[in-house]
Amino acid sequence: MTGTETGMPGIEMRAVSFARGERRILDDVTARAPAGRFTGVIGPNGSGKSTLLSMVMRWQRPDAGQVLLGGTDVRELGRREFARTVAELEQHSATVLELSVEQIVELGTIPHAGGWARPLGDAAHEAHQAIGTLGIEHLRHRTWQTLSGGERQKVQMARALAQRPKVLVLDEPTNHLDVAAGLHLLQLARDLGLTVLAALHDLQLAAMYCDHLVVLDEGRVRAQGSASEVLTPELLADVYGLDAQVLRHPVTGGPLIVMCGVVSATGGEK
Ligand SMILES: Nc1ncnc2c1ncn2[C@@H]1O[C@H](COP(=O)(O)OP(=O)(O)OP(=O)(O)O)[C@@H](O)[C@H]1O
Repeated sequence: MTGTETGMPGIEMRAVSFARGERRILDDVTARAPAGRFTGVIGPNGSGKSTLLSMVMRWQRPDAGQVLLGGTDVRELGRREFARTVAELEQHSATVLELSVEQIVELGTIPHAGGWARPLGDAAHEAHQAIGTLGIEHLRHRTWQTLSGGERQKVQMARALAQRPKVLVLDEPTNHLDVAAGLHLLQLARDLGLTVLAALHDLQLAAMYCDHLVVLDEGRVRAQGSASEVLTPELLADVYGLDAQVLRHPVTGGPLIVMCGVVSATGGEK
């Protein structure tokens, strides 16, 4: 696996297809997440976003095509190398174990644990730092089962950061989070300078934080490029069935999406 000038590996999906029974879930998807940048995958419910992320995470294997990380097929990377490189925030994470927040975050350091180069004692330090970054010190001794949805999301993000990854794969990372917490998490993910690949539902957040967007619709790539290139009223109508205007954001200069309603309840004309 090779990095780039940023030291972070980029992600490339080459003609990835995946089907279950008669259903084509991903159809010849060619897309990229540039090294050291924040890439958003957007698209309606069921368009294939989580499935695409699961190919990057090696939870599922494409029927055809390849997913490359820094130019190497993800399936060729050793387990430890992969775990040291890529951290994930899942859409529905759960644990049945009675672990404290501190212990869960420490689990993130496992891929780096042991050996002379990095004694185990560092785990507590890494976890402490990640907990501080997410502002969840007050939850340190709580168990997973007692946490709210948003608190769990922050704990999982802290665990991912404790892993010290080069690549972050985030499946609906703002799920359960209040507006400010959602903004904080995306800002944090962007400011880390890692390669970030995130499935997002909130189009305005995608417009604000993503350097690059990939639009999926029924398992196919409908558009990719910068938020300004991709988020046009025509695309929003066609892919989401949205009646929306796209203005210039007075502060960021990027797209400001003004929702006016839906043009159809089932999406645009296909
Ligand atoms: N193992 C499976 N067997 C059959 N169908 C599946 C399987 N996994 C996913 N699907 C279907 O594939 C489609 C894409 O699912 P996926 O979860 O990737 O979509 P998504 O874009 O992440 O959706 P959402 O926004 O609702 O989370 C859905 O219609 C889903 O029902």
